[in-house]
Parts: sequence; structure tokens; C-alpha cells
Amino acid sequence: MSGPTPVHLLTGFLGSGKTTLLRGLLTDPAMASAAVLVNEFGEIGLDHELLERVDETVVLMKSGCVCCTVRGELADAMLSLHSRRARGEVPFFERVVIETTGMADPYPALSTIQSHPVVRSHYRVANVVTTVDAVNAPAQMATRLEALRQVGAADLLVLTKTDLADPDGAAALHARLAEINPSARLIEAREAVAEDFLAQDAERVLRVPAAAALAHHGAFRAEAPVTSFALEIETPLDWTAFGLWLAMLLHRHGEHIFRVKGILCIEGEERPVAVHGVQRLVHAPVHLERWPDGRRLSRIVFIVNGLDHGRIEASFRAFEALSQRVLSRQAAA
Ligand SMILES: Nc1nc2c(ncn2[C@@H]2O[C@H](COP(=O)(O)OP(=O)(O)OP(=O)(O)O)[C@@H](O)[C@H]2O)c(=O)[nH]1
Repeated sequence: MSGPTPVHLLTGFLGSGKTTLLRGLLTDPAMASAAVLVNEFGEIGLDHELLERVDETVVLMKSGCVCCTVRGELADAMLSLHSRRARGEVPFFERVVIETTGMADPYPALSTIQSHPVVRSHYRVANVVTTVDAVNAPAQMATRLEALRQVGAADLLVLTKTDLADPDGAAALHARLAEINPSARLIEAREAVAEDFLAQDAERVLRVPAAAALAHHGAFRAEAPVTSFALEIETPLDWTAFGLWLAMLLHRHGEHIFRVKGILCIEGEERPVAVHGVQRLVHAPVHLERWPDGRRLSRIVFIVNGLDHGRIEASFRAFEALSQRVLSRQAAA
């Protein structure tokens, strides 16, 4: 192919619907020849599994650092994809989508693509697409600078979860987004089609507002560090007990729980079940087609702000023990 390969940077705060949007768009023939780089924060990367497209053109980059998109690793992954395509070792791709971590400031990834001496000769930024969670974004943009920077960098803003949001808040959210980024196009996720995503701006200049220019949009506190941990559970879970525990946890601590994401092994279910929590919102569980790595166990990732990991794990273990007792009593009856 001639000329640098277009890159679409897909960003948006934790749990705002990046993977869901991308999974839908990848089924469109116009996106069939896209390679995907997923940069995920957390001990266990689950997003590539949740995308449900598994081949060599889906690459998971795990980020050890919550705030940055590992510049070196991104450049290495992009250059490796480029040379493997040239050698015919991966299916041909004519564009790349980079899904950033929900905590990422988009600037490091953009500047890597635009300034890295080798990367920029093979790739160019086509556009920045930012998902905005209609339920949680107002609070997130008020306290997290990353959320504002993601909105500020966008060419296209995709509003997700409008089906769950209070319609009375919609006008205020639209006005807020237009104030932060007046030049971005705004569409709703349920109307999004591949053409919206693929719209390109060949003359695109790097447009990420400086932190200082955004400061008046929120009241950013010196927050406790955002950290991640994971639970792996070998015993099949009782769905009712787990759902109750998760709902109680998010109800009590949702303000400090940015994300819960799990692939669960549920008692009596053959297939894995994906479960998602975002702040106080628990989403409907979804069955997945296959077990990651073929291993039948539950894996749950938590991304929290100033919450003690040990306390969450202890609370989960107490619930688990209780539900096991109930299950064995039911089996004995
Ligand atoms: N009802 C509803 N749920 C949505 C919508 N978009 C996303 N979700 C749900 O929101 C949850 C999180 O979606 P993801 O696509 O995993 O979000 P993400 O931005 O990729 O998450 P991270 O990678 O953890 O930052 C899932 O349960 C989705 O099904 C939407 O428009 N409406």
C-alpha cells in the first residue's frame, strides 16, 4: 500500500464503551481490514477477549502505569505490526485502531505517532474518537483531568449509554461538551456507523488542549492514586450472590470504583459471562463465546481510587464463603 497507514485513536474514560463501540464497528466490512492495538491498564488484560476477534492483528499492550500510554511499547507494537505485514506474517491491514486505556491522556499516544522518527514514516493520525458515558461523564469530567483531555482531543465524540441516562441531563451534557471541544462532531453510539469512524482529516494537526486551558472546567483535587488489582477464583460462582455482592459494593463505594470488569465462571453455565461495573452502574451481564486461554475460572479486574484492595477481597471472600454454604445446603436438601 502507498503512503502512511491511517491510525484511529479510540479513547474515552474507563467503562465509557470503547470496546463495545469497536466490537460493533469491526463487524462492518469497511473495518474488516483494521488491525487493533489495545492498551489496557490492569494486572489482567481482558479487553482483547471482550472484543471477541482473535487473530494476530489484535495486539494487547498492557500498561503498568495508569497515566500514560507506554510510549516505547506503543512504538514497538506499531513497528512490529508494520514489518510483520510487510513480510506477510499477519493478515493484511490497511488501517490501525488504537484503543487506549480509559485512564490515558491521549497526548502521549498522539505525539508518539506524529513525532517518533520511524513510526511517523509508516503511520499517520487519521482522527481521534472519544466515547463519552452519558451517565457518568458529568461527574468524571468534573474531577478527572484525563476525561477532559480525552474530550478535548476528539474529532468525533460518541455519546454512549443514552438509553440509561436521565434525558433531562442531555442538554446540559451536550452544552458542556460543546464548550470543551466546539469543533468535534457529536453523535450517539446507537447511530454510529463505520463511516463516522473512518472520516479522516489528512491535514490533521495535533489538537490537545493544554491542561491549564481545561482547568476551569472542573475542580480537580489531589486524588488518591488510581490503582488496579485482580481476583482469580477457581470455584464456580453463584450468580445471585455475586450480583448482590457487586451491587452492594458499587452502591457503597461506587464513587471510588472507576471500573470492575470480569469474565466469570458461573455455576451451571457452560460459557463464560462478562460482567461490567462503572462507578455505581452495574451493566447487564453478557455470555461470551469462549474461555480466555481455555481456562475455566473467574477473573475480575478492579480499578479503584484510594480503596484498600485487601478490604474488597476480604468482603468478596466472605460473600463467597456464605454463598458456598447456601449452595451446599440446597444440594443436601
Ligand atoms: N446500556 C448501554 N450499555 C453500554 C453502552 N455502551 C457500553 N455499554 C456497556 O458499558 C460497559 C462497559 O463497556 P466497555 O465497552 O467495556 O467500556 P470500555 O470503555 O471499553 O471500558 P475500559 O476498557 O475498561 O475503559 C459494558 O457492560 C457495555 O455493555 C450503551 O450505549 N448503552
